[in-house]
Amino acid sequence: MRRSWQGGYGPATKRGRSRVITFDSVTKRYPDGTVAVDDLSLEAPTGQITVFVGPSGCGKTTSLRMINRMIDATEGRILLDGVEVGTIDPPTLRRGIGYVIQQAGLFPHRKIVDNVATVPFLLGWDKKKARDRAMELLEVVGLDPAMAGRYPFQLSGGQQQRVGVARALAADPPVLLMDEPFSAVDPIVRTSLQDELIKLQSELHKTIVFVTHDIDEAIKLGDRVAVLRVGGKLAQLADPKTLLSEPADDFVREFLGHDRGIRRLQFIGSAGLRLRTDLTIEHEEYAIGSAEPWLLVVSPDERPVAWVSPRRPQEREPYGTFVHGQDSMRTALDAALLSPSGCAVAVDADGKVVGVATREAMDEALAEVADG
Ligand SMILES: Nc1ncnc2c1ncn2[C@@H]1O[C@H](COP(=O)(O)OP(=O)(O)OP(=O)(O)O)[C@@H](O)[C@H]1O
Repeated sequence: MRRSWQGGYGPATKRGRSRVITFDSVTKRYPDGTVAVDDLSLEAPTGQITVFVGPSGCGKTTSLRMINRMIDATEGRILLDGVEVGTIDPPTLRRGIGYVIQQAGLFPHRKIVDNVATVPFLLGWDKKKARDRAMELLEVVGLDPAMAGRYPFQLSGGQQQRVGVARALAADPPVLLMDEPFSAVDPIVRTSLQDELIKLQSELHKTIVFVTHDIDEAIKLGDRVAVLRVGGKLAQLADPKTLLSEPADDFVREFLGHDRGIRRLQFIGSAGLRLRTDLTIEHEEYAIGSAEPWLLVVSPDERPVAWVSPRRPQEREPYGTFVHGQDSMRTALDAALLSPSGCAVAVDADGKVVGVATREAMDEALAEVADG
């Protein structure tokens, strides 16, 4: 029996209405002969973020747009939950697929609330219901509801991107396609938009295909990362940890960049770091005469205060913390580098000191990472 595509209004399942997307030997050849995508086969699993990453011109956007039929494949098939997209008429197909692009692509003459309510309006929802939904979504993406009455030009780039995400979510589509959605904003805003996408996804479990040329963004956001090379060939498909530790070939290795080793640390937990508990003191004067090069002053409620050295106990030096067992080795290493002591302060989830990871402990752990 042939299954039918029910767009954004299919029956809810336990996991919501996410869909699996399958590329089955897909090729796109433009009329001028350019092969943008070459025999691409992969799966974007239900409820996960699959990232397409690669250098300019490697066919990322073309691949993405073939999913919602803004571009049709020349050969091969793309399936949504087993239904070939070529058999679904584009408006029906797109009802179940949210689409977010760079610089948001908002309608300049529509207020923010009406931009977000665009799809519900098109679907024939009554105005009040569509606007109520839009107001709800503005909150979901972290925008002040007071922005609802503004026009896009009255918003910052980052705020416009949030509106773009809210608009894509308006009809609660099971699939979201995101084409370089955060690349036009500054790095700080970009980081917060990425963090919010991760948070949103942990609640919504959409099937997301995300295009970027930024490998750090790919590694941060992707459950799976597809690295494409120019000519539209898949170079590697792997989870970020595997990608960093086992790049398939020189192209992928080079694309991952020289700090691949450091980035790998973000997937390695800090639970195995050996901690010392004998390096904390309640007052800097207790440092005098100690044989240790550095001691950590801790407040009565067990919070870190400062590093002191027995040679200059009056000089309080900065410290860096990591949550032991919860943060990654990368965060622990960063914490160590923030301080002249070279040691990282391990705290629990409440911020109380549980011990200190010395340089030796850090060396041991890093040696294990290098071996493994
Ligand atoms: N309409 C078109 N006609 C001919 N060639 C095209 C067309 N659109 C894209 N291409 C070519 O197809 C290839 C893939 O383009 P695509 O936009 O998918 O790449 P991309 O990886 O998204 O690039 P970027 O990161 O620069 O956006 C490129 O060589 C591009 O020049």
